[in-house]
Amino acid sequence: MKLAIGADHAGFPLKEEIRGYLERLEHEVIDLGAYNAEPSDYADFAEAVGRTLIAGRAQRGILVCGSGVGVNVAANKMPGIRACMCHDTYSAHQGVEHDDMNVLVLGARIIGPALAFELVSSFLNAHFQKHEERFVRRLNKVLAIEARYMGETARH
Ligand SMILES: O=C[C@H](O)[C@H](O)[C@H](O)COP(=O)(O)O
Repeated sequence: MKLAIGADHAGFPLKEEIRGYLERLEHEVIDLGAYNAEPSDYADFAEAVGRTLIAGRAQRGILVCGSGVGVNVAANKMPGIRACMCHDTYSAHQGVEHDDMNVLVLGARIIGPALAFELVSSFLNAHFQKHEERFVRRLNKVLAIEARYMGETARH
């Protein structure tokens, strides 16, 4: 599978471990940084991964920051991106099967490489169950919300 991966400085060490894991499994990996642990901003990497999926250059993405929250929030601002932080294997595959999640988000300050590899494996081996009418109906409602509120913003 063609995969886009990205992380800020806090996610960098785990992203490196994940890249190695994916390459051992012979996936095609587009590594969008960070390329070192110098302080950086999670939004830049979330956007880079999202842009790569939107352009069709990768089928799925993996994003890592310290908690997972920042990249999760940022990636979901982009149309067509369905990113979710999953630190349990059930959500990592069910999120794809039921919700067509296309970006797996991990928190490098929360989990270690062994669990991360299991989560990535669950995510990559799962497929959206498009023959299930209820999942398609719900996804279409999500896409309709995205289209309805494009360009608007919540006030504090
Ligand atoms: O949600 C945000 C992420 O967890 C960041 O990785 C985190 O805020 C980075 O923290 P710091 O700049 O203190 O290393």
